[in-house]
Amino acid sequence: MNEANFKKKLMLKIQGGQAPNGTVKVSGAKNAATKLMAAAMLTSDIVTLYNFPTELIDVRYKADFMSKIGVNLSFDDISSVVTINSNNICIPNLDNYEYPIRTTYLLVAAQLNKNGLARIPYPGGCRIGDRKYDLHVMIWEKMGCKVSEKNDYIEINGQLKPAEICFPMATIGGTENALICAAGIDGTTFIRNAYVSPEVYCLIEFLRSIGADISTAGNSFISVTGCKKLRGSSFKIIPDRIEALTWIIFGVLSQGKIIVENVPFDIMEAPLLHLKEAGIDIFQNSTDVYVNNNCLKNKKIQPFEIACGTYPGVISDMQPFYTILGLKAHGISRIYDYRYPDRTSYLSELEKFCPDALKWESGKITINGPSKFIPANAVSTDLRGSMSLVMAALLADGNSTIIDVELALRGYNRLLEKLQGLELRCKIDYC
Ligand SMILES: CC(=O)N[C@H]1[C@@H](OP(=O)(O)OP(=O)(O)OC[C@H]2O[C@@H](n3ccc(=O)[nH]c3=O)[C@H](O)[C@@H]2O)O[C@H](CO)[C@@H](O)[C@@H]1O
Ligand SMILES: C=C(OP(=O)(O)O)C(=O)O
Repeated sequence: MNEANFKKKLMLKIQGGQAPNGTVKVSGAKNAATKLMAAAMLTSDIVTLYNFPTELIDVRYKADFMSKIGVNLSFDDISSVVTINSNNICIPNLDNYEYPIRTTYLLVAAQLNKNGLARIPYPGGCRIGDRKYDLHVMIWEKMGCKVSEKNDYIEINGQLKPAEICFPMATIGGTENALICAAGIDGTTFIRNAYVSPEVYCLIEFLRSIGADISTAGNSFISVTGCKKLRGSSFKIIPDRIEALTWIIFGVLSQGKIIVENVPFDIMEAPLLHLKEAGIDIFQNSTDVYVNNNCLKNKKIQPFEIACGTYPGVISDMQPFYTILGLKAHGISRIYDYRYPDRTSYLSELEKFCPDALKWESGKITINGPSKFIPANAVSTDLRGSMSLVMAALLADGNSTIIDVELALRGYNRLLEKLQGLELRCKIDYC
């Protein structure tokens, strides 16, 4: 992606109803990659990250902020590699602190270690319901720092010290922030009621590779013995389980022929089991899935009930794709989202493609399938919701437009190129 373009509003024009044909390779996980960028700032040595989704809009925003505070990042889009050199971190003094990404809080630890002062944009991210940051403030304060909430940014002062941190709820961002704060200082920090998702585990493995001593007991206790002087590393990002699920479901619904490469089966057991229960048989080897019209037993998708919660179950980020699946199932499906009950704004846009098929209230979506999609012009509300609109448009016979598709590009690396590689007719324009 052109450097100047990642902040622009985009629309995707789609001529739907075409059967996809080809191979799509799942990229490195957004929710791991963007965290490792921040963790790389803990060392002054060079960090090289492979299988890195270099063109994600969230990556470009985070890189933009990092480079403004003296970090040198060099992206190789062709090889999916980023090289990060953080030996020159300075105190931010920006005119504009508007960064629409969630994990700005992970940029604090390295700034504090270097300068005793950190400034970060307020955490943004998808509008999917209540997303507080009080637990991040708790971490910094427990570790001995002072937090001031200014007009445009959050300022943190002091030197991080080892502490005992206990979370009142399962939080991915909180666990990651505590890990990164603890890894770059001498001494041992204990994290209780942590949430070790696959992407958090990827962060733990990375922090170990740069020299932190981290042990976990079960899914919820972590002990981190950090070190002021961490080393460089070459490290591979795990594939994106949400992207993998997106392509598999799209392949089944579109009745095309798709090979999905780089599927992380080991971290997708429950999501794939639900597809099986809906009557979908996927053909797989150890890394790839082949989806064609023989995947549907009895040629029909069975209606289903799913509850979205924490790993290893189906996570909330996958919820919109089960909604699309339910729209093609023969009967009534129900989806409960316990994690983000108000992740429902995209539904009023999605129903433009399938009038009268959806009902929802906080935490519950009821889907009356099967629905024949009609073309529509829809506006993206959030990352996964935007991708579900793209899928609906591809499945509808005729011309559709998805406005603000840059939201999907926050988490789907090289989306246009991948769609065109599947022989699908679409093009991106500026809004
Ligand atoms: C970049 C990234 O990895 N994003 C993922 C991460 O978001 P994120 O890390 O923001 O989500 P958390 O796991 O922290 O949030 C879980 C719950 O904890 C609450 N909470 C969180 C922090 C806090 O300081 N106070 C507080 O009350 C949130 O409002 C939410 O209700 O996990 C979510 C599921 O867990 C996913 O949907 C997001 O895709
Ligand atoms: C909600 C998501 O991301 P973020 O937390 O970055 O907004 C997501 O990846 O679906």
